[in-house]
Amino acid sequence: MPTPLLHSSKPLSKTWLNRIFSLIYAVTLSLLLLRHFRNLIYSRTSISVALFVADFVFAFLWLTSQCFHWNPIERKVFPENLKQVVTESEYPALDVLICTADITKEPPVGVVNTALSVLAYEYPTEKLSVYISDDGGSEMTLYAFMECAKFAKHWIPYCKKHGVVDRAPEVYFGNDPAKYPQTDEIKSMYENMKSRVEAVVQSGSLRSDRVTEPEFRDAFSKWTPDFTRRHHPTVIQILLDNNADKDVAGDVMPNLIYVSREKNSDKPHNFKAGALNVMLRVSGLMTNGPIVLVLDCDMYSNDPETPLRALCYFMDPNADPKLGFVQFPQRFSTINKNDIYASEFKPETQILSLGMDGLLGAQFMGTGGFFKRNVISDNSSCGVATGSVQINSKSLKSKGVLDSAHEVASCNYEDHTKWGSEIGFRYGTITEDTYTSFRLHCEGWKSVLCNPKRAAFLGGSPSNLNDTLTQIKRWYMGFLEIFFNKYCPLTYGVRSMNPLHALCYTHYTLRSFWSIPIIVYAFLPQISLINSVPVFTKVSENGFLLYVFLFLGAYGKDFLDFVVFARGSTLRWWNHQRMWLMWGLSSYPFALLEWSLKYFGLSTFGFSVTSKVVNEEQSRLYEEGMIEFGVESVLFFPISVASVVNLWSFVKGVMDVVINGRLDEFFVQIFISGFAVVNSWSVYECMVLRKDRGKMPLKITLASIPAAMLIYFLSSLVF
Ligand SMILES: O=c1ccn([C@@H]2O[C@H](COP(=O)(O)OP(=O)(O)O[C@H]3O[C@H](CO)[C@@H](O)[C@H](O)[C@H]3O)[C@@H](O)[C@H]2O)c(=O)[nH]1
Ligand SMILES: [Mn+2]
Repeated sequence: MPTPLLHSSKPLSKTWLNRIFSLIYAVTLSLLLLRHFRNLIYSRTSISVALFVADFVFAFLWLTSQCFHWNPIERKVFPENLKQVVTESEYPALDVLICTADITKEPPVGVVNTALSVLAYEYPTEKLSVYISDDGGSEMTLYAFMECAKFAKHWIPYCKKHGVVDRAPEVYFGNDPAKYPQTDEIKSMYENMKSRVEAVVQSGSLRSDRVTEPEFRDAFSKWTPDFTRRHHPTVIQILLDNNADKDVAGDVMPNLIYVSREKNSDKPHNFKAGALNVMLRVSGLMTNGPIVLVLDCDMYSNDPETPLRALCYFMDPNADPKLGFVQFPQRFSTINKNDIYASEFKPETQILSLGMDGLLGAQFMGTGGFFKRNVISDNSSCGVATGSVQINSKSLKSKGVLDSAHEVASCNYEDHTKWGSEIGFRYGTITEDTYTSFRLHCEGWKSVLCNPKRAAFLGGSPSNLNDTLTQIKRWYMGFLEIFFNKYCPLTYGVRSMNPLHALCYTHYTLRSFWSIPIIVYAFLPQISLINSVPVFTKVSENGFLLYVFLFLGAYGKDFLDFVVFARGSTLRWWNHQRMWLMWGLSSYPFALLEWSLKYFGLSTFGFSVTSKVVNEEQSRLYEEGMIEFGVESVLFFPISVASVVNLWSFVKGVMDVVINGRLDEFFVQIFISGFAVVNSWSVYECMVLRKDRGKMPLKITLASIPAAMLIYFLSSLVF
């Protein structure tokens, strides 16, 4: 009898369109570059050089991006067939690693919700372990998880008994659930736990009478007066033990373990990658699940059957032995209707990722990745004898296991080992997720993108402009660290794997260079227009059609991909391209700048954790879809200067046309300014009309007008 189908894949129907479009567009683009070369030879000016550089960068990034469109595929999984292929007793143990780092930006109640949602997975409980990594080193987090452990004993049987789908209690009770006899009781239990935790977090201290259990007192006693988040010993606490703890229905509980690795202020801790590697080792000693799921603290499970979907790939008798991980794309629950900050990352998570999936596999997205443990963590070579610690979980609390766990969580443990360079999540960049999957793909591992209709995980995303711009800046700084590294995707990558796949990584890691063309096109045609200098071909010349095709082609294809094929809304698409322009003026150039400063040893940067808290007015503005500037952020400055310059040049250009009738030679410049003005509309509103907290800070508005005038003054000296 043939094995029932566990998964399938097929090429997207638009593949032929992608390929034809790529070819035609490439030819047209070459024509443009040829024109540039001719100009450079026969009539070189600083303007023609700048435009050439801008178009060249555009062309390079466009070319590399076509690799995503060459062979996109879509997959389906059939978890309903799993039981016919493997019995439940054959399921591998699953270790879930959840990272948190900061109680103010990542409130412990939220982390507890994420943990509860996976503790209650539809998975054999005795094979499930959840590890919390607390890089914030906070006793509040430990306290929250003590409470979580108690509540879980009621929550898990409740969810399983009633087949609850939303297993993060906050989401469940927020959705007005069906009423069962225990619902009210469980709800008030949850509310009580939540308010106890919030009270402790808010008060900023843990009175010792809160903790009555003697075994927990030991753990809390580690928080001595000189314990700081940057300098402290390891704290490990087993909160739920598979072998000892039972839920209220008498069934076994999954393991729940709190780990705050040792920190030493003199020693680099490698941010999230460092945290994950400690967790790989600690979990390797304690439960050693062959499958490891990595989650960010805000990414709660939205579907209790998700592990079964992952198993459809891992347990397939015909599975590719090189399969390394299964990635569920990041999806978000907090995005407003028109996604004003493009936080959905639709192109990356829903379009481009399908293209990588058709080559060697999607990249790891930091959260929602199920890894084969032996692919990411080769325990034998680093002193952790996994084979020997055969985990019947009696040993979980044994002195031997706990001592070894403290040892592997200490900050000197990785010295002179291959952790971070050859094993585990890789160091050297703050965008550890992309880098780690790049290295795994280089080593020949493959991955799979699993994107079920109902999101497997849902998380939050920044809900104000500054946080978004900062997040993107951080990613793109990390990308530059990946590119300018020994294992550069363009040189090393192209030799080590499918070159198309390596070019996908090249594209991502060099994206911050988009800032060059975006800045050139945001200022140069405009300043020339203000100075009455034409810089593009006239409407009546042949070259004009080239520009029309290139502009409409790029925007049109992007629209088709986003709106027609990926079923996004037109407004979301528009907002996405607007954000792209904003990133191009702020996040990208600042990423380049800060990365250069670090590269030349002039400064350092860290992982600024994205805030998961929103205050009321902020969330009101976001709900209403109003852009929020508000804070005095240097990231806003170039955006605001560009808006002023474009308005100025647009008005000047239109007047020129009305008075002197020079539409033919100035059309392209006026069009670009007009396009920027339309895109800047909400910026003008924030500068002039709005009075709420989202308005542009007066300082920035006042600074951008003289800045625009200065640019004009300097340019008039050159022209
Ligand atoms: O020193 C650190 C810094 C961060 N984190 C955790 O890392 C996760 C991601 O941090 P967040 O600030 O939420 O990052 P995002 O801006 O959402 O980052 C995206 O990009 C990161 C790579 O830059 C990936 O690690 C994330 O998974 C991905 O969601 C969170 O759970 C943090 O608690 C740590 O554990 N230790
Ligand atoms: Mn996040």
